Amino acid sequence: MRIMVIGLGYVGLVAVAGLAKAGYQITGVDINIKKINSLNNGKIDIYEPGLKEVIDEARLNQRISFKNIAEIKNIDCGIVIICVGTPSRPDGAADLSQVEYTIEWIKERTINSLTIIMKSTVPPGTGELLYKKYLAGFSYKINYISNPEFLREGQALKDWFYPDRIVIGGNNNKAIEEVSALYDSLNARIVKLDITSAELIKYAANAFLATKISFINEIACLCDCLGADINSVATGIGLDNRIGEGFLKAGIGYGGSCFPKDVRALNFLSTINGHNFELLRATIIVNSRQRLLPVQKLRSYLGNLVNKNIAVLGLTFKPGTDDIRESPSLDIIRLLLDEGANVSIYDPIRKNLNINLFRKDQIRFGKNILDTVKGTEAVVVATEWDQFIDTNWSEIKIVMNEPFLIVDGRNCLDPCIINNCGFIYSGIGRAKAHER
Ligand SMILES: NC(=O)c1ccc[n+]([C@@H]2O[C@H](COP(=O)([O-])OP(=O)(O)OC[C@H]3O[C@@H](n4cnc5c(N)ncnc54)[C@H](O)[C@@H]3O)[C@@H](O)[C@H]2O)c1
Ligand SMILES: O=c1ccn([C@@H]2O[C@H](COP(=O)(O)OP(=O)(O)O[C@H]3O[C@H](CO)[C@@H](O)[C@H](O)[C@H]3O)[C@@H](O)[C@H]2O)c(=O)[nH]1
Repeated sequence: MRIMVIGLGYVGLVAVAGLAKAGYQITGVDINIKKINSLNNGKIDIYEPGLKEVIDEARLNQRISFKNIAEIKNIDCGIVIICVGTPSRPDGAADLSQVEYTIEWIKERTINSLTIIMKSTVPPGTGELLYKKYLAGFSYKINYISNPEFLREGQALKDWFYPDRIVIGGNNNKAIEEVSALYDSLNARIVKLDITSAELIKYAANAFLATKISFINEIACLCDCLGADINSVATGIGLDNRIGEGFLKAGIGYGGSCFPKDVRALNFLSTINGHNFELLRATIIVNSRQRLLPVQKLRSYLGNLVNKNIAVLGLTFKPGTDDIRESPSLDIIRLLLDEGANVSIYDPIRKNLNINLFRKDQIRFGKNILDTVKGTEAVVVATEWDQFIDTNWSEIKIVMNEPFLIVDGRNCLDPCIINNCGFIYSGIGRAKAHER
C-alpha cells in the first residue's frame, strides 16, 4: 500500500522510517525545498539517533521517495498522514494554520476516496471541527482519524517500534481498522475510541508528565529549604509503583517543542471552554521559575554578574537531540547577558545558533568543554549530556578562576566528586551539605 506523509520533521521522518520498515511504500512530502533536496541527497537535517540508517535502508529497498509539495499534482494513495507543525500562538492557543493549509491542499489534489491520519498534535475538538469545515459532503469520501504521536526526541525510533500504546480515534470503524492494520508489525496495545477523546489523551499525557516535573521541582525547592537531597527523595518516591520512577528528575524544568506549547494550548482550551485549570497554570508558573534558579544561584555566590565570565554547558532542551526549541538553556543565557556577564557556550551536538536570539559579540562558542570553561568563574550545566557527566572535572578546575563554582541545573553530577575536585557545587534541591 502507498502512503503519503506530509511534514518531514521529527515526527514525519520517523513515521516515514517506521512505515517503510514495515514494508509500505512511502512518499514523504514537505514544503521546505532545502529539506527535500538534502533528503534526496541522502542527508537528514535533524539529529535523531538511528534515523539515517533506517531511511537509508528504505531508500536502498526503493520504499521511499521525497517530494516538495509543488511536485504533487494528484494524490492517488489511500492514506495521507499529516505531521506538520502546530506551534504556539502568542495567546497560548495552538496555531493550526499549517494543518488547515494541508487539509485544503489534500482536498484540492484528491482523486480517490482516502483516509487522513492526523499525527500532528491538535487540541481536542479540532478533528470534529476540521471534518465539518472541510471534509463532510466532499465529492470524494475522506475519513478522518486522530492518531497522536507519543515519541520522544532522542529515542524516537525506539518509541515508534516499541510504543506503550497506539491511540486511534475515529468515527468510522472501517477506517479505524484500516489505520490499526498499519501497526500490525508492532506488538502494541491499541486504544480505539472517538476523535476528541484521542486528541485529549495526547494533551492529558503531556500535561500530566509536565505536572509531574513541576511537582518534583517544588519538592526540590523544599529540599533546598530543609537541607534534604532531591535525587534521593525522587528515588524513594519513584519506587512506589503507583508513582513510578519516570519524570521525577528535578532541575531547570521542561523545555522542547512539545511540553511548553501543549501545556499552554490545553490551558487556553480549558479557559475558552469555561474551565479554570488551576493545576496546569501552577505547572506553567513553576516551570518558568525553575529556569531562573541558576542565575539566582550565580548571583548569590558571585555578587553582581557584570563582566563575570560564565560557561554554559548544553544548549539543547535535553540530551540526545539537536532541538533547542524552548530550551531552558537559551533563557539562562539571555538572563546572563542581561546581567552583563560574558558567556561562553558548548554543546556536543548544537554548534551554533542560527537564530537571531543573541548578538554575536555577546557570546563565544567554545571548541570543547575545556576551551569553553577556560578563564570562567562559574559553569552552568544546562543539559545532562554524558560528555559533561564523564568529563574530568579536575582538569576543568585547572583552567578556571575562583571561586570555581558549578551550578548543576540538571542534578546530573556527583556533588562529592565535584567537591573533591575543589569546586563549590550547587544543584537544584540538593542538600546544603554539598555546598561549601
Ligand atoms: N517533536 C516531537 O517530539 C513530537 C512528538 C509527538 C508529536 N509531535 C507533534 O507533531 C507535529 C510535528 O512536530 P515536529 O517536531 O515533527 O515538527 P517540525 O517542525 O520538526 O516539522 C514540521 C515539518 O512540517 C513541514 N511543513 C509545514 N507546513 C507544511 C505544509 N503545508 N506542507 C508540507 N510540509 C509542511 C515543515 O517544513 C517541517 O519540516 C506537531 O504537532 C508536534 O506537536 C511532535
Ligand atoms: O524527569 C524529567 C523528565 C524530563 N524533563 C524535561 O522535560 C522535557 C521533555 O522531555 P521528554 O519528555 O523526554 O522529551 P520530548 O521529546 O519533548 O517528549 C515529550 O513530548 C513529545 C511531544 O508531544 C511526546 O510525544 C513525548 O511522549 C513526551 O515525552 C525536557 O526538557 C527534559 O529535560 C525533566 O525536567 N525532568
